[in-house]
Amino acid sequence: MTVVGHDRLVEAMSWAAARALAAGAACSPKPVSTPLREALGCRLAAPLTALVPVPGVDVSAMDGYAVAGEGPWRVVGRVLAGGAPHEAALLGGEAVEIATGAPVPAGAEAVLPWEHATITHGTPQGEGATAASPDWAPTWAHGLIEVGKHIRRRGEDIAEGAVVLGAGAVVTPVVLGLAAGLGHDTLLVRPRPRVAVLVTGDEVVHEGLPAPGRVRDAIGPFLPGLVEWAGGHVTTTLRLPDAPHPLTKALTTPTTASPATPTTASPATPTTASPAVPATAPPATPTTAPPAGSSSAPDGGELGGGVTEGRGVSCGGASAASEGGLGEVVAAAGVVVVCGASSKGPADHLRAVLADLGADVLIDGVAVRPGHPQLLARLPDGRLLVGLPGNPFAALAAALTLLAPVLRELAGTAAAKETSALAGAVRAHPRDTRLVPVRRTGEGAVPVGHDRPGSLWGAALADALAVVPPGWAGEQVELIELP
Ligand SMILES: Nc1nc2c(c(=O)[nH]1)N[C@H]1C(S)=C(S)[C@@H](COP(=O)(O)OP(=O)(O)OC[C@H]3O[C@@H](n4cnc5c(N)ncnc54)[C@H](O)[C@@H]3O)O[C@H]1N2
Ligand code: MOO
Repeated sequence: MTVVGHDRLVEAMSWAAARALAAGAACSPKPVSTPLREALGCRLAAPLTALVPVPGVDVSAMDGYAVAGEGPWRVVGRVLAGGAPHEAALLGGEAVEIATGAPVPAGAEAVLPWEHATITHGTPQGEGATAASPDWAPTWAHGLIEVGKHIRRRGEDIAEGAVVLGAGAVVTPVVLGLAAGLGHDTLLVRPRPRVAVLVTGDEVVHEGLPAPGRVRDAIGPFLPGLVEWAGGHVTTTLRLPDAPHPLTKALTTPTTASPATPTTASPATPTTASPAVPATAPPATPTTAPPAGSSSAPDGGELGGGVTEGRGVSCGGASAASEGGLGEVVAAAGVVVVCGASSKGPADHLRAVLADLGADVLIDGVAVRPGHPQLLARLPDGRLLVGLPGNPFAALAAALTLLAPVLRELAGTAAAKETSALAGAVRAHPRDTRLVPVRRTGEGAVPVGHDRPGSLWGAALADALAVVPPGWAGEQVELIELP
Protein backbone atom coordinates (compact mmCIF):
# COMPACT_ATOMS: atom_id res chain seq x y z
CA MET A 1 0.00 0.00 0.00
CA THR A 2 1.22 3.50 -0.73
CA VAL A 3 0.81 6.21 1.84
CA VAL A 4 1.77 9.85 1.80
CA GLY A 5 4.76 10.61 3.98
CA HIS A 6 5.67 14.12 5.20
CA ASP A 7 6.58 15.28 1.77
CA ARG A 8 7.06 12.15 -0.23
CA LEU A 9 5.38 9.00 -1.35
CA VAL A 10 6.69 5.95 0.42
CA GLU A 11 5.77 2.29 0.57
CA ALA A 12 4.21 1.33 3.91
CA MET A 13 6.40 -1.06 5.77
CA SER A 14 5.40 -4.72 5.91
CA TRP A 15 3.80 -5.88 9.15
CA ALA A 16 6.67 -8.23 10.01
CA ALA A 17 9.34 -5.63 9.24
CA ALA A 18 7.48 -3.03 11.32
CA ARG A 19 7.36 -5.32 14.34
CA ALA A 20 11.03 -6.17 14.03
CA LEU A 21 11.96 -2.51 13.67
CA ALA A 22 9.83 -1.53 16.68
CA ALA A 23 11.58 -4.13 18.84
CA GLY A 24 14.98 -2.99 17.56
CA ALA A 25 14.20 0.65 18.29
CA ALA A 26 13.74 -0.04 21.98
CA CYS A 27 16.95 0.51 23.92
CA SER A 28 17.61 -1.79 26.83
CA PRO A 29 17.09 0.27 29.96
CA LYS A 30 19.68 0.33 32.72
CA PRO A 31 18.90 -2.16 35.47
CA VAL A 32 17.45 -0.53 38.54
CA SER A 33 17.74 -1.59 42.16
CA THR A 34 14.08 -1.84 43.11
CA PRO A 35 12.37 -2.51 46.47
CA LEU A 36 10.87 -5.99 46.53
CA ARG A 37 7.23 -4.93 46.45
CA GLU A 38 7.82 -2.79 43.36
CA ALA A 39 9.74 -5.47 41.50
CA LEU A 40 6.76 -7.76 41.00
CA GLY A 41 6.38 -8.66 37.33
CA CYS A 42 9.80 -7.31 36.32
CA ARG A 43 12.66 -9.38 34.92
CA LEU A 44 15.76 -9.97 37.00
CA ALA A 45 18.70 -8.08 35.53
CA ALA A 46 21.21 -10.17 37.48
CA PRO A 47 21.22 -13.69 38.90
CA LEU A 48 19.55 -14.01 42.28
CA THR A 49 22.00 -15.37 44.83
CA ALA A 50 21.61 -16.50 48.40
CA LEU A 51 23.02 -13.80 50.69
CA VAL A 52 22.64 -16.23 53.58
CA PRO A 53 22.46 -20.01 53.82
CA VAL A 54 19.06 -21.60 54.39
CA PRO A 55 18.69 -22.52 57.13
CA GLY A 56 21.13 -20.05 58.59
CA VAL A 57 22.17 -22.43 61.40
CA ASP A 58 21.36 -26.03 62.35
CA VAL A 59 17.71 -25.90 63.39
CA SER A 60 15.05 -28.29 64.54
CA ALA A 61 12.50 -29.42 61.97
CA MET A 62 10.06 -30.54 64.70
CA ASP A 63 8.70 -29.49 68.03
CA GLY A 64 10.16 -31.98 70.53
CA TYR A 65 13.49 -32.76 72.18
CA ALA A 66 16.98 -32.28 70.79
CA VAL A 67 18.96 -35.16 72.25
CA ALA A 68 22.57 -36.31 72.52
CA GLY A 69 23.79 -39.87 73.07
CA GLU A 70 21.68 -42.72 74.34
CA GLY A 71 18.30 -42.20 76.01
CA PRO A 72 16.60 -41.72 78.29
CA TRP A 73 17.62 -38.06 78.15
CA ARG A 74 17.55 -35.65 81.01
CA VAL A 75 15.90 -32.41 79.84
CA VAL A 76 18.30 -29.60 80.71
CA GLY A 77 16.68 -26.60 79.03
CA ARG A 78 14.30 -25.20 76.45
CA VAL A 79 15.08 -23.42 73.14
CA LEU A 80 12.48 -21.42 71.24
CA ALA A 81 12.74 -19.96 67.75
CA GLY A 82 13.83 -16.36 68.16
CA GLY A 83 14.77 -17.01 71.81
CA ALA A 84 18.18 -17.39 73.42
CA PRO A 85 20.13 -20.40 72.15
CA HIS A 86 21.23 -23.13 74.51
CA GLU A 87 24.82 -22.06 75.06
CA ALA A 88 26.40 -25.25 76.37
CA ALA A 89 26.98 -28.26 74.14
CA LEU A 90 24.69 -31.18 74.99
CA LEU A 91 26.40 -34.06 76.71
CA GLY A 92 25.43 -37.68 76.14
CA GLY A 93 22.13 -38.41 77.88
CA GLU A 94 21.00 -34.78 77.81
CA ALA A 95 18.13 -33.17 75.90
CA VAL A 96 16.61 -29.73 75.47
CA GLU A 97 12.98 -29.13 74.74
CA ILE A 98 12.99 -27.42 71.34
CA ALA A 99 10.60 -25.62 69.00
CA THR A 100 10.51 -25.99 65.22
CA GLY A 101 13.00 -23.57 63.70
CA ALA A 102 14.96 -23.07 66.92
CA PRO A 103 18.74 -23.60 66.74
CA VAL A 104 19.77 -27.02 67.96
CA PRO A 105 22.58 -26.93 70.54
CA ALA A 106 26.00 -28.22 69.64
CA GLY A 107 26.24 -31.94 70.33
CA ALA A 108 22.60 -32.66 69.50
CA GLU A 109 22.32 -35.77 67.36
CA ALA A 110 18.61 -35.86 66.57
CA VAL A 111 15.28 -34.36 67.47
CA LEU A 112 12.67 -36.59 69.07
CA PRO A 113 9.23 -35.19 68.12
CA TRP A 114 7.07 -34.63 71.19
CA GLU A 115 4.41 -37.03 69.93
CA HIS A 116 7.01 -39.82 69.92
CA ALA A 117 8.40 -38.95 73.33
CA THR A 118 7.46 -40.33 76.75
CA ILE A 119 8.13 -37.93 79.60
CA THR A 120 8.83 -38.88 83.23
CA HIS A 121 9.70 -36.79 86.24
CA GLY A 122 12.02 -37.55 89.14
CA THR A 123 14.03 -40.61 88.13
CA PRO A 124 13.99 -41.91 84.55
CA GLN A 125 11.44 -44.42 85.86
CA GLY A 126 9.23 -41.60 87.13
CA GLU A 127 9.91 -42.06 90.85
CA GLY A 128 10.45 -39.23 93.33
CA ALA A 129 8.22 -36.60 91.79
CA THR A 130 4.97 -35.63 93.37
CA ALA A 131 1.96 -35.00 91.22
CA ALA A 132 1.72 -31.52 92.75
CA SER A 133 5.24 -30.44 91.86
CA PRO A 134 6.55 -32.36 88.85
CA ASP A 135 8.49 -29.31 87.63
CA TRP A 136 10.86 -29.35 90.60
CA ALA A 137 12.01 -32.85 89.74
CA PRO A 138 14.28 -33.65 86.78
CA THR A 139 12.40 -34.31 83.56
CA TRP A 140 13.34 -37.25 81.37
CA ALA A 141 12.52 -37.89 77.73
CA HIS A 142 12.29 -41.43 76.40
CA GLY A 143 11.92 -42.62 72.83
CA LEU A 144 13.56 -43.98 69.73
CA ILE A 145 15.70 -41.75 67.56
CA GLU A 146 17.53 -42.00 64.29
CA VAL A 147 20.80 -40.06 64.31
CA GLY A 148 20.48 -36.82 62.29
CA LYS A 149 16.71 -37.08 62.03
CA HIS A 150 14.65 -33.87 62.20
CA ILE A 151 17.68 -31.59 62.25
CA ARG A 152 17.94 -29.22 59.27
CA ARG A 153 21.61 -28.53 58.86
CA ARG A 154 22.96 -25.04 58.04
CA GLY A 155 22.78 -24.43 54.26
CA GLU A 156 21.05 -27.76 53.69
CA ASP A 157 18.23 -26.18 51.63
CA ILE A 158 20.25 -23.44 49.95
CA ALA A 159 23.99 -22.92 50.34
CA GLU A 160 25.25 -19.40 50.93
CA GLY A 161 26.17 -17.80 47.60
CA ALA A 162 24.14 -20.27 45.55
CA VAL A 163 22.59 -18.87 42.36
CA VAL A 164 18.92 -19.70 42.72
CA LEU A 165 17.55 -17.92 39.65
CA GLY A 166 19.23 -16.67 36.51
CA ALA A 167 19.07 -13.18 35.02
CA GLY A 168 15.90 -12.76 33.00
CA ALA A 169 13.67 -14.71 35.37
CA VAL A 170 10.29 -13.09 35.99
CA VAL A 171 9.79 -11.74 39.49
CA THR A 172 6.65 -13.61 40.50
CA PRO A 173 5.04 -13.38 43.96
CA VAL A 174 6.94 -16.56 44.87
CA VAL A 175 10.24 -15.05 43.75
CA LEU A 176 9.59 -12.12 46.09
CA GLY A 177 9.24 -14.57 48.96
CA LEU A 178 12.35 -16.48 47.94
CA ALA A 179 14.38 -13.27 47.62
CA ALA A 180 13.21 -12.02 51.00
CA GLY A 181 14.11 -15.36 52.58
CA LEU A 182 17.59 -15.03 51.13
CA GLY A 183 18.08 -11.62 52.70
CA HIS A 184 17.27 -9.29 49.80
CA ASP A 185 15.46 -5.99 50.35
CA THR A 186 15.89 -4.87 46.75
CA LEU A 187 16.29 -6.64 43.43
CA LEU A 188 18.24 -5.55 40.38
CA VAL A 189 15.60 -5.62 37.66
CA ARG A 190 14.84 -4.21 34.27
CA PRO A 191 12.50 -1.34 35.11
CA ARG A 192 8.99 -1.68 33.76
CA PRO A 193 8.72 0.73 30.85
CA ARG A 194 6.58 3.69 31.81
CA VAL A 195 4.01 4.72 29.28
CA ALA A 196 2.14 8.01 28.92
CA VAL A 197 -1.08 7.90 26.91
CA LEU A 198 -2.45 10.93 25.05
CA VAL A 199 -6.03 10.48 23.88
CA THR A 200 -6.85 13.04 21.18
CA GLY A 201 -10.17 14.03 19.70
CA ASP A 202 -12.67 16.83 20.20
CA GLU A 203 -15.46 14.30 19.77
CA VAL A 204 -14.10 11.91 22.37
CA VAL A 205 -15.80 11.81 25.78
CA HIS A 206 -14.75 9.78 28.77
CA GLU A 207 -17.89 8.85 30.65
CA GLY A 208 -21.60 8.40 30.23
CA LEU A 209 -23.64 8.12 27.08
CA PRO A 210 -22.01 9.89 24.14
CA ALA A 211 -24.29 12.55 22.67
CA PRO A 212 -24.83 12.53 18.89
CA GLY A 213 -21.54 13.47 17.27
CA ARG A 214 -19.55 12.37 20.32
CA VAL A 215 -17.86 9.04 20.87
CA ARG A 216 -16.79 7.32 24.09
CA ASP A 217 -13.07 6.75 24.44
CA ALA A 218 -12.64 3.02 23.86
CA ILE A 219 -8.83 3.06 23.57
CA GLY A 220 -7.78 4.71 26.84
CA PRO A 221 -9.61 2.01 28.84
CA PHE A 222 -7.87 -0.96 27.17
CA LEU A 223 -4.36 0.43 27.02
CA PRO A 224 -3.37 0.08 30.71
CA GLY A 225 -4.19 -3.64 30.71
CA LEU A 226 -2.50 -4.21 27.38
CA VAL A 227 0.58 -2.29 28.51
CA GLU A 228 0.79 -4.28 31.79
CA TRP A 229 0.41 -7.51 29.82
CA ALA A 230 3.37 -6.53 27.63
CA GLY A 231 5.48 -5.67 30.70
CA GLY A 232 4.97 -1.90 30.99
CA HIS A 233 2.95 0.45 33.12
CA VAL A 234 0.72 3.36 32.12
CA THR A 235 1.69 6.21 34.38
CA THR A 236 -0.71 8.80 33.02
CA THR A 237 -3.47 9.32 30.48
CA LEU A 238 -4.01 12.83 29.14
CA ARG A 239 -6.96 13.99 27.07
CA LEU A 240 -6.14 16.39 24.29
CA PRO A 241 -8.31 18.36 21.91
CA ASP A 242 -7.72 18.17 18.15
CA ALA A 243 -5.24 21.02 17.93
CA PRO A 244 -1.48 21.08 17.37
CA HIS A 245 -0.53 23.28 20.29
CA PRO A 246 -1.67 21.01 23.19
CA LEU A 247 -0.03 18.05 21.45
CA THR A 248 3.21 19.98 21.01
CA LYS A 249 3.08 21.06 24.63
CA ALA A 250 2.45 17.54 25.87
CA LEU A 251 5.30 16.14 23.80
CA THR A 252 7.81 18.83 24.68
CA THR A 253 10.04 18.26 27.66
CA PRO A 254 8.78 20.96 30.02
CA THR A 255 10.90 23.82 31.17
CA THR A 256 8.44 25.90 33.19
CA ALA A 257 7.08 25.07 36.61
CA SER A 258 3.31 24.66 36.43
CA PRO A 259 2.35 21.22 37.59
CA ALA A 260 -0.31 19.39 35.64
CA THR A 261 -3.50 19.27 37.67
CA PRO A 262 -4.71 15.73 38.14
CA THR A 263 -8.47 15.38 37.92
CA THR A 264 -10.90 12.56 37.78
CA ALA A 265 -13.58 14.73 36.24
CA SER A 266 -14.22 14.37 32.56
CA PRO A 267 -15.43 17.30 30.49
CA ALA A 268 -18.72 16.15 28.95
CA THR A 269 -18.23 18.31 25.90
CA PRO A 270 -14.57 19.03 25.28
CA THR A 271 -13.80 22.21 23.44
CA THR A 272 -10.76 22.97 21.42
CA ALA A 273 -9.91 25.62 23.99
CA SER A 274 -9.76 23.14 26.84
CA PRO A 275 -6.28 22.45 28.13
CA ALA A 276 -5.07 18.90 28.31
CA VAL A 277 -6.10 17.29 31.55
CA PRO A 278 -4.63 14.14 33.01
CA ALA A 279 -7.33 11.48 32.98
CA THR A 280 -5.53 9.71 35.75
CA ALA A 281 -3.32 11.14 38.41
CA PRO A 282 0.37 10.39 38.20
CA PRO A 283 1.44 7.83 40.78
CA ALA A 284 1.64 9.30 44.28
CA THR A 285 4.92 7.58 44.94
CA PRO A 286 7.23 7.84 41.98
CA THR A 287 9.13 4.64 41.34
CA THR A 288 12.88 4.57 41.49
CA ALA A 289 13.03 3.50 37.87
CA PRO A 290 14.33 6.06 35.38
CA PRO A 291 12.53 6.53 32.08
CA ALA A 292 12.73 3.37 30.06
CA GLY A 293 14.54 5.04 27.23
CA SER A 294 17.22 6.60 29.37
CA SER A 295 19.93 4.15 28.50
CA SER A 296 23.16 5.86 27.69
CA ALA A 297 24.25 2.81 25.77
CA PRO A 298 22.77 2.96 22.29
CA ASP A 299 22.21 -0.53 21.04
CA GLY A 300 21.40 0.29 17.42
CA GLY A 301 18.57 -1.84 16.14
CA GLU A 302 18.19 -3.59 12.84
CA LEU A 303 17.44 -1.56 9.79
CA GLY A 304 13.94 -1.97 8.55
CA GLY A 305 12.49 -1.40 5.11
CA GLY A 306 10.06 1.32 4.14
CA VAL A 307 10.66 4.82 5.34
CA THR A 308 13.61 3.95 7.49
CA GLU A 309 15.56 2.48 4.64
CA GLY A 310 19.18 3.50 4.78
CA ARG A 311 18.90 4.84 8.31
CA GLY A 312 20.18 3.33 11.50
CA VAL A 313 17.99 3.09 14.54
CA SER A 314 19.87 4.66 17.37
CA CYS A 315 18.81 5.39 20.89
CA GLY A 316 18.95 8.97 22.00
CA GLY A 317 19.38 9.78 25.66
CA ALA A 318 15.86 10.30 26.89
CA SER A 319 15.59 13.30 29.09
CA ALA A 320 14.14 12.67 32.49
CA ALA A 321 14.05 16.39 33.14
CA SER A 322 10.65 17.35 34.37
CA GLU A 323 10.78 20.82 35.71
CA GLY A 324 7.02 21.14 35.65
CA GLY A 325 4.47 22.02 32.99
CA LEU A 326 1.93 20.18 30.90
CA GLY A 327 4.33 17.55 29.66
CA GLU A 328 5.85 16.78 33.05
CA VAL A 329 4.28 13.38 33.55
CA VAL A 330 4.60 12.65 29.86
CA ALA A 331 8.30 13.43 30.00
CA ALA A 332 8.76 11.00 32.87
CA ALA A 333 7.61 8.13 30.67
CA GLY A 334 9.97 6.38 28.27
CA VAL A 335 7.21 5.62 25.79
CA VAL A 336 4.41 7.93 24.67
CA VAL A 337 1.27 6.62 22.98
CA VAL A 338 -0.90 9.00 20.99
CA CYS A 339 -4.41 7.74 20.20
CA GLY A 340 -6.06 9.22 17.11
CA ALA A 341 -4.74 11.94 14.81
CA SER A 342 -2.70 9.28 13.02
CA SER A 343 -4.27 9.89 9.61
CA LYS A 344 -3.77 12.92 7.40
CA GLY A 345 -7.13 14.65 7.72
CA PRO A 346 -7.75 18.28 8.64
CA ALA A 347 -7.92 17.46 12.37
CA ASP A 348 -4.94 15.07 12.40
CA HIS A 349 -1.95 17.05 13.64
CA LEU A 350 0.38 14.37 14.90
CA ARG A 351 2.65 14.13 11.87
CA ALA A 352 2.99 17.91 11.54
CA VAL A 353 3.74 18.25 15.26
CA LEU A 354 6.36 15.52 15.07
CA ALA A 355 7.97 17.25 12.09
CA ASP A 356 8.01 20.59 13.93
CA LEU A 357 9.55 18.97 16.99
CA GLY A 358 12.27 17.39 14.86
CA ALA A 359 11.19 13.86 15.76
CA ASP A 360 12.62 10.97 13.81
CA VAL A 361 9.72 9.08 12.24
CA LEU A 362 10.93 5.47 12.12
CA ILE A 363 7.74 3.90 10.79
CA ASP A 364 5.18 5.93 8.87
CA GLY A 365 2.31 3.57 8.14
CA VAL A 366 2.28 -0.21 8.14
CA ALA A 367 0.85 -2.47 5.45
CA VAL A 368 -1.71 -3.98 7.79
CA ARG A 369 -5.53 -4.00 8.04
CA PRO A 370 -6.78 -2.60 10.27
CA GLY A 371 -4.35 -0.07 11.65
CA HIS A 372 -2.43 1.08 8.60
CA PRO A 373 -1.93 4.75 9.62
CA GLN A 374 0.02 3.79 12.77
CA LEU A 375 3.46 5.23 13.28
CA LEU A 376 6.58 4.97 15.41
CA ALA A 377 8.82 7.96 16.07
CA ARG A 378 11.68 8.88 18.30
CA LEU A 379 11.31 12.25 19.98
CA PRO A 380 14.39 14.46 20.12
CA ASP A 381 14.86 13.59 23.82
CA GLY A 382 15.00 9.87 23.00
CA ARG A 383 11.49 8.82 24.03
CA LEU A 384 9.69 6.51 21.63
CA LEU A 385 6.26 7.59 20.43
CA VAL A 386 3.69 5.16 19.06
CA GLY A 387 0.80 6.67 17.09
CA LEU A 388 -2.36 4.56 17.19
CA PRO A 389 -5.29 5.12 14.83
CA GLY A 390 -8.49 6.44 16.35
CA ASN A 391 -10.66 3.53 15.26
CA PRO A 392 -10.58 1.28 18.35
CA PHE A 393 -9.94 -2.09 16.68
CA ALA A 394 -7.35 -0.44 14.44
CA ALA A 395 -5.76 0.98 17.62
CA LEU A 396 -5.69 -2.48 19.19
CA ALA A 397 -4.13 -3.99 16.06
CA ALA A 398 -1.56 -1.19 15.99
CA ALA A 399 -0.81 -1.54 19.70
CA LEU A 400 -0.06 -5.23 19.14
CA THR A 401 2.01 -4.41 16.06
CA LEU A 402 4.24 -1.60 17.35
CA LEU A 403 3.65 -0.92 21.05
CA ALA A 404 3.80 -4.50 22.36
CA PRO A 405 7.18 -5.30 20.69
CA VAL A 406 8.65 -2.06 22.06
CA LEU A 407 7.44 -2.81 25.59
CA ARG A 408 8.45 -6.47 25.46
CA GLU A 409 11.93 -5.50 24.36
CA LEU A 410 12.25 -2.89 27.11
CA ALA A 411 10.82 -5.15 29.80
CA GLY A 412 12.54 -8.31 28.55
CA THR A 413 9.23 -10.17 28.30
CA ALA A 414 9.03 -12.54 25.35
CA ALA A 415 5.76 -13.45 23.66
CA ALA A 416 5.13 -17.12 22.98
CA LYS A 417 5.18 -18.00 19.28
CA GLU A 418 2.11 -19.80 18.07
CA THR A 419 0.79 -20.94 14.71
CA SER A 420 -2.49 -22.55 13.76
CA ALA A 421 -4.67 -23.60 10.87
CA LEU A 422 -7.53 -21.21 10.15
CA ALA A 423 -10.89 -22.95 10.46
CA GLY A 424 -13.18 -20.61 8.56
CA ALA A 425 -13.39 -18.47 5.49
CA VAL A 426 -10.88 -15.63 5.46
CA ARG A 427 -10.06 -13.46 2.49
CA ALA A 428 -6.48 -12.29 2.29
CA HIS A 429 -5.70 -8.71 1.29
CA PRO A 430 -3.65 -8.44 -1.91
CA ARG A 431 -0.98 -6.17 -0.39
CA ASP A 432 -1.57 -5.83 3.34
CA THR A 433 -1.40 -8.27 6.24
CA ARG A 434 -4.80 -8.77 7.85
CA LEU A 435 -5.23 -9.17 11.59
CA VAL A 436 -8.35 -11.25 12.12
CA PRO A 437 -9.97 -11.91 15.53
CA VAL A 438 -10.19 -15.67 16.12
CA ARG A 439 -10.99 -18.17 18.84
CA ARG A 440 -8.66 -21.10 19.24
CA THR A 441 -10.45 -24.45 19.04
CA GLY A 442 -9.45 -28.08 18.53
CA GLU A 443 -10.23 -27.64 14.82
CA GLY A 444 -8.05 -24.56 14.45
CA ALA A 445 -8.51 -20.82 14.83
CA VAL A 446 -12.09 -19.83 14.07
CA PRO A 447 -12.73 -16.25 12.90
CA VAL A 448 -15.36 -14.65 15.13
CA GLY A 449 -16.40 -11.81 12.79
CA HIS A 450 -17.45 -8.36 14.00
CA ASP A 451 -14.03 -7.09 12.99
CA ARG A 452 -14.72 -3.63 11.54
CA PRO A 453 -11.94 -1.15 12.43
CA GLY A 454 -14.28 0.92 14.57
CA SER A 455 -15.54 -1.99 16.69
CA LEU A 456 -13.89 -3.99 19.46
CA TRP A 457 -16.71 -6.55 19.47
CA GLY A 458 -14.84 -9.23 17.48
CA ALA A 459 -11.64 -8.75 19.47
CA ALA A 460 -13.66 -9.07 22.69
CA LEU A 461 -15.10 -12.40 21.50
CA ALA A 462 -11.67 -13.58 20.34
CA ASP A 463 -8.67 -14.88 22.24
CA ALA A 464 -6.13 -14.19 19.50
CA LEU A 465 -5.57 -12.29 16.27
CA ALA A 466 -4.68 -14.41 13.25
CA VAL A 467 -1.95 -12.86 11.13
CA VAL A 468 -3.06 -13.38 7.54
CA PRO A 469 -0.26 -12.33 5.19
CA PRO A 470 -0.95 -10.68 1.84
CA GLY A 471 -1.90 -13.27 -0.76
CA TRP A 472 -2.36 -15.97 1.91
CA ALA A 473 -3.73 -19.20 0.45
CA GLY A 474 -4.72 -21.44 3.31
CA GLU A 475 -1.41 -22.17 5.04
CA GLN A 476 -0.93 -22.09 8.80
CA VAL A 477 -1.03 -18.59 10.26
CA GLU A 478 0.73 -16.95 13.17
CA LEU A 479 -1.50 -16.15 16.13
CA ILE A 480 -0.96 -13.17 18.41
CA GLU A 481 -2.50 -13.80 21.78
CA LEU A 482 -4.86 -11.09 22.96
CA PRO A 483 -4.25 -9.61 26.40
N1 LIG B 1 -8.34 9.88 3.30
C1 LIG B 1 -8.14 8.89 4.17
N2 LIG B 1 -8.80 8.91 5.31
C2 LIG B 1 -8.60 7.93 6.21
C3 LIG B 1 -7.72 6.89 5.92
C4 LIG B 1 -7.01 6.91 4.69
O1 LIG B 1 -6.22 6.03 4.39
N3 LIG B 1 -7.25 7.94 3.86
N4 LIG B 1 -7.57 5.88 6.82
C5 LIG B 1 -8.68 5.63 7.70
C6 LIG B 1 -8.30 4.72 8.71
S1 LIG B 1 -8.04 3.14 8.18
C7 LIG B 1 -8.21 5.04 10.02
S2 LIG B 1 -7.87 3.83 11.19
C8 LIG B 1 -8.43 6.39 10.48
C9 LIG B 1 -7.35 6.83 11.44
O2 LIG B 1 -7.72 8.09 11.86
P1 LIG B 1 -7.01 8.88 13.01
O3 LIG B 1 -6.00 8.06 13.68
O4 LIG B 1 -6.56 10.17 12.46
O5 LIG B 1 -8.15 9.04 14.07
P2 LIG B 1 -9.37 10.03 14.05
O6 LIG B 1 -9.55 10.60 12.70
O7 LIG B 1 -9.22 10.95 15.17
O8 LIG B 1 -10.54 9.03 14.37
C10 LIG B 1 -10.91 8.01 13.52
C11 LIG B 1 -12.22 7.42 14.07
O9 LIG B 1 -12.00 6.89 15.36
C12 LIG B 1 -12.84 7.55 16.34
N5 LIG B 1 -12.03 7.70 17.56
C13 LIG B 1 -10.99 8.52 17.71
N6 LIG B 1 -10.49 8.36 18.95
C14 LIG B 1 -11.23 7.45 19.57
C15 LIG B 1 -11.21 6.88 20.86
N7 LIG B 1 -10.28 7.23 21.78
N8 LIG B 1 -12.13 5.95 21.18
C16 LIG B 1 -13.09 5.60 20.26
N9 LIG B 1 -13.14 6.11 19.02
C17 LIG B 1 -12.23 7.02 18.69
C18 LIG B 1 -13.17 8.86 15.73
O10 LIG B 1 -14.32 9.40 16.26
C19 LIG B 1 -13.29 8.48 14.25
O11 LIG B 1 -14.54 7.89 14.02
O12 LIG B 1 -8.42 7.30 9.41
C20 LIG B 1 -9.26 6.90 8.34
N10 LIG B 1 -9.31 7.94 7.39
O1 MOO C 1 -6.37 1.46 10.06
MO1 MOO C 1 -8.08 1.79 9.88
O2 MOO C 1 -7.85 0.53 10.31
O3 MOO C 1 -8.48 0.29 8.90
O4 MOO C 1 -9.74 1.82 10.52
